[in-house]
Parts: sequence; C-alpha cells; structure tokens
Amino acid sequence: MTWTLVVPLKPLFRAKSRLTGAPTGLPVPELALAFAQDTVRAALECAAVRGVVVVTDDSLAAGELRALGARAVPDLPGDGLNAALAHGAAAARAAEPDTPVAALNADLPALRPAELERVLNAASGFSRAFLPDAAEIGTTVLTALPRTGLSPAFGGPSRTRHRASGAVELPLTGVASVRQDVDTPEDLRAALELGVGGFTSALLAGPVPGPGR
Ligand SMILES: Nc1nc2c(ncn2[C@@H]2O[C@H](COP(=O)(O)OP(=O)(O)OP(=O)(O)O)[C@@H](O)[C@H]2O)c(=O)[nH]1
Ligand SMILES: C=C(OP(=O)(O)O)C(=O)O
Repeated sequence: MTWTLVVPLKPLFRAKSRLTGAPTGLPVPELALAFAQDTVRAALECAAVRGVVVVTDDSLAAGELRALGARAVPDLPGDGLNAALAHGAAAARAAEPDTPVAALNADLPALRPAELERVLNAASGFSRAFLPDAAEIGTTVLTALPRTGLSPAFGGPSRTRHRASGAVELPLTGVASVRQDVDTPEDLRAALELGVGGFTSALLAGPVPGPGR
C-alpha cells in the first residue's frame, strides 16, 4: 500500500513562533522552510509514499517544495490547520480517489524514510491511526485508509483528541525521527542529536566563507 501525505505549512513569517530568540540566531522563517524541505524530501524518498500534497499560502515555500517533487495547494481562506488538512486530503482524493492519506507535520527535520515506512505499514492495518509526538502530547502522523475520512483534530494536546476520535495509537518503538517535531529550542537540540537533513544542517552550518574572509 502506498500513501499520499498531506503536509500543512503556515506562512513562513508566522511559523515556528516558539523558536523566536533561539540560540541559533537564525531567522525563524528560514528555519521553518528548511524543516519543511527536509520533511518533504525524506517523505518523498519513503517507499510507502506515492506523493506529497503541501497545503500552504506561502508562495516561496510552495515553490521550493514543488521543486522537490511535492504538489502544493493553497489553504481555504481563513480556516486554520485542521481545515487545511481536510482540504489537502480532499485534493489528494480528487486526483486519486482510492489513495490512503496521512497528515504529516512539516517540522520533522530529522525524518528518516525507513522509519516513516514502518509507521505507514503499521497504519495500514487500521482504518484510522496516529503517532504521538516525542513529547507524547501532540501528534505527528494521522492516517486514514481509502474511503475513510481523515477527521483531523490537530493543535496542542491532540494525542488525547485523536485517541478519543477512535484513531488507533500506533505502539511503535524505534521511530524517533517521525516523532521528533521541532517547536522549541530543546526540540531542535533533540532533532540535531538524531541527525537532521541536509537543508537544516546546511542552514545551521552557515555560509561557506569566501576567499579572503
Ligand atoms: N496550511 C496551514 N498549516 C498550518 C496552519 N496552522 C498550522 N499549520 C502547520 O501545522 C503544523 C503544526 O502547527 P503549529 O504547531 O500550530 O505551528 P508551528 O508553526 O509549528 O509552531 P508555533 O508557531 O510555535 O505554534 C506545522 O507544520 C504548521 O506549519 C494553517 O492555518 N494552515
Ligand atoms: C499542532 C500540533 O503540533 P505542535 O506540537 O506543533 O503544536 C499537534 O500535535 O496537534
């Protein structure tokens, strides 16, 4: 079974507000874009993924993520995260009515394709399933089989809401890269320990000094 992933991304100028003032000293919008690029690139390298639909109103991010092979669609006007996910799932199924769909956060810079494949393969046994984030409060992946509504309830303590909605919590170990979302400077440290992808690591390494500098 191969999945269409729906990746929501806020406009970069308001994304990742909890990283403002982080010791990296880097502009937060640049970090948010690099996280999304690493997330989408790893997702597209996953053998269980047939495509990625990014939902974003940010034209710069849409262009960069299309360049990696994702499809990008704008948000519905004024609706927020869960509406964006439902809209992305509908766009995916308008193109491919029988695809299973999975919401995936855009802030997983350490994501490893093989770990994502384990999560999606485990999810294929349940009509709806989810993976809690590393903090065990939120959610990083929510899945729905063909002809099943995604019914996303993301935002803050979404683990409890997804469980209450009937989605099955996947009891997996060894998938830390799929669970490590980055909201705070502490999360970024944890992601760096796991090993982040090339966009984030290049940004954190800074520009290569030119001659005479
Ligand atoms: N398309 C879209 N994506 C959203 C929206 N709100 C949040 N997201 C995305 O959903 C995921 C979780 O978002 P949040 O935790 O609310 O926001 P964040 O930018 O990650 O972090 P904070 O600003 O620190 O809350 C991230 O990938 C966001 O970019 C929205 O209104 N539209
Ligand atoms: C929106 C969510 O994530 P975050 O931890 O980024 O707030 C969530 O987990 O539902």
